[in-house]
Amino acid sequence: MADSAQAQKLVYLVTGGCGFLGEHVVRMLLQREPRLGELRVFDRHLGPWLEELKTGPVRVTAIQGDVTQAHEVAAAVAGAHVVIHTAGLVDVFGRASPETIHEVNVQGTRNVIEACVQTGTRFLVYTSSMEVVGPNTKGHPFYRGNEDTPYEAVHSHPYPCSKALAEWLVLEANGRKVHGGLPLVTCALRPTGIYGEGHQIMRDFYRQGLRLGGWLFRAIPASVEHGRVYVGNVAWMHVLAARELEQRAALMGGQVYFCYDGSPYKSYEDFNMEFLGPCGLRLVGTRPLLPYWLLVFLAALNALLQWLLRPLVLYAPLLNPYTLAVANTTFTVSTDKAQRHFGYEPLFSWEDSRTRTILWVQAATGSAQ
Ligand SMILES: NC(=O)C1=CN([C@@H]2O[C@H](COP(=O)(O)OP(=O)(O)OC[C@H]3O[C@@H](n4cnc5c(N)ncnc54)[C@H](O)[C@@H]3O)[C@@H](O)[C@H]2O)C=CC1
Ligand SMILES: C[C@H](CCCC(C)(C)O)[C@H]1CC[C@H]2[C@@H]3[C@H](O)CC4=CC(=O)CC[C@]4(C)[C@H]3CC[C@]12C
Repeated sequence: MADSAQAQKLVYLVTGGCGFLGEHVVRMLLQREPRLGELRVFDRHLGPWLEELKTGPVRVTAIQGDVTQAHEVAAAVAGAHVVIHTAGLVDVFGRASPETIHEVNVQGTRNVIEACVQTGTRFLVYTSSMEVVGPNTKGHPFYRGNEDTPYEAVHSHPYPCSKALAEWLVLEANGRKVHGGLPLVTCALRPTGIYGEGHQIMRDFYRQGLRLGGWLFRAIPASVEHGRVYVGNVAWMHVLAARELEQRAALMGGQVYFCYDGSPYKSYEDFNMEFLGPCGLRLVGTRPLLPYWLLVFLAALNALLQWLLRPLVLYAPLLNPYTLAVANTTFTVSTDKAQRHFGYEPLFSWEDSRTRTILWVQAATGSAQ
């Protein structure tokens, strides 16, 4: 094989490249992918930060476009060697309609696959989600599970339904002949709850805590563990997977990988306190302050209010029956599949991930106060 100096320069396309995860993938590619010749960043909303990247040695092309528009996707994909498809509508709060979620997450993914097939792009990495597996509607725990752990995946919410269908499309497309006759190679990465710089829900919790005089109130038992992964490590896993797909096509093609790192297993709230604590917030209570039945009632009330108010105003609080079920069900992964298949090791230690996130919360909210 040619050494890296002689190696062919590659064109990468990142859909959703201006989102929380997408921005980290874009920056990671620029820092850590030596074969990168051109980086196309495709998003419905382009971030101003892209401008600063255009002065670097790699050509960065910003493309404003919509994954639901097949012709826009095809134009962006044409000539790309690798597509990292992170664009998606992440909505578990009822802000968007189920139809819109389906359109973006499923039809958008279909458009990406068809564009690869039509234009001859062979390598596709899809950002799936742990939500494809669970937690399920029955609240069954998934404790330190891996990609082969049996689990009854039952979905009713539009977001996990759409991610599951999109993931299936991506995996099923593995091996399809693309323009030119060579096979498409695909894989899907399933992050657990991502945290890190740019995590909007973390910022929302911080602001809520400030409004309440520096206090947050425990709603979920500390014993319920929730899988979390640092955004830098998720980005790194995408970069590695994309890099290795060609050489390890037979092994990786059509495979799913949980996205994991060394972040500790904790409840959603206790985990957030790892960052919000050093920013001055306190979590009140060693046990939930409200009985669970009352939370269920409030979540149902929120859902009802959302439905009643929809013609007048968008009411989309954090607490609804779905988010309560997710937050209240243990779902943690323990796997080494990505390590075995393509040599993934977390790039950032837990200490590093924690420090970076704390600094971001402090900076982001300092300017917002
Ligand atoms: N945030 C999390 O904890 C997790 C996220 N994921 C997945 O990771 C991916 C990225 O999620 P986040 O960065 O958290 O979300 P995000 O909302 O910050 O980023 C998504 C990006 O996709 C873009 N986008 C949305 N609709 C589009 C469309 N029609 N056409 C083109 N671009 C469009 C948005 O403008 C945004 O920049 C998603 O596919 C999501 O399902 C998976 C597991 C966990
Ligand atoms: C917002 C939830 C926490 C609020 C609980 C309350 C109201 C009792 O305090 C979040 C708890 C778990 C989160 C989800 C989880 O991390 C998995 C996800 C994966 C994705 O692919 C998208 C995001 C999310 C669904 C994430 C969303 C917020 C939570 C429901």
